[in-house]
Amino acid sequence: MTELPPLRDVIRRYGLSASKALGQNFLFDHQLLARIAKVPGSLDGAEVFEVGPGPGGLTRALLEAGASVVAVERDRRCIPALEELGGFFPGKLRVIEGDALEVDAPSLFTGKPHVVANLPYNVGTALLVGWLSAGWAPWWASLTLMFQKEVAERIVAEAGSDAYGRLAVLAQWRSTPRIAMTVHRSAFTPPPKVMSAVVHIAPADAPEGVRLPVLEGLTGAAFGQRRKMLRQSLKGVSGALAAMETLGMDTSRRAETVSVAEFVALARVLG
Ligand SMILES: C[S@@+](CC[C@H](N)C(=O)[O-])C[C@H]1O[C@@H](n2cnc3c(N)ncnc32)[C@H](O)[C@@H]1O
Repeated sequence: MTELPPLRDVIRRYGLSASKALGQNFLFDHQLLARIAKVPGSLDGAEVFEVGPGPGGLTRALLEAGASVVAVERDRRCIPALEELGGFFPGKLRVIEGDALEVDAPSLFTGKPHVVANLPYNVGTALLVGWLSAGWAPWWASLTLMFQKEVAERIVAEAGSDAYGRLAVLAQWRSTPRIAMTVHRSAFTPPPKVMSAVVHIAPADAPEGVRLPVLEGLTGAAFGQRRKMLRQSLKGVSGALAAMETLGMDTSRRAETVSVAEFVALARVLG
């Protein structure tokens, strides 16, 4: 196999100047990219769904780790560069030009892929919420996603912290998220304004007898007025205050003191 051209050459040859509108902040550091590709565990022989490959820095690292990659990229300019990369890993890279928010990802795989993405944070959050809200067990084996550090902290937050809210409960009621690494803003070209972090999410068993719309009704109301006592904020959720009494929970508590397990228990009582 001839050697892969340096990424900066690829960018230059294909004219891939970073587009602000598409939230493009590229990673070039080979070691850093290899570390991100290790977050899901060994990828040797594994299927990976990569969202937003851009010029393909992370894609290379995933392929070098032995994965078969299906990559969805919205920016048409990147497609020829990704196809060139595919030539170095015959049969291992499928590139799809499209919007990841519209692609039917499960249909692209025979097994359960690991999902890996360095995306603009708003797209990443929308995809994450969709992937966590869909039927369970999920179609993916794990999620490894780059976020603004502040968003990553909201995903892994524990009760009692300022970052704790709806996103933490949604992420934690049936999966286990952790911050795998933080990434300094200077690692990106161009550097974004804020620091980033890679979150790893492993699916867990869904608690029995709990429906997501019920859980979300509770967290939406509770965190919608997070400084208010639950006896006030949950007034509009039918049966919620009676459920708190059944569980012996003090209704003068505030949303941020209620653990994920307690929200789950409340949702179970509500049925
Ligand atoms: C932050 S850049 C990261 C690029 C590359 N993965 C890297 O790490 O250097 C985000 C990439 O996601 C792409 N993108 C943005 N929105 C997208 C969407 N809705 N669907 C697919 N790709 C998208 C952008 O064009 C860009 O290439």
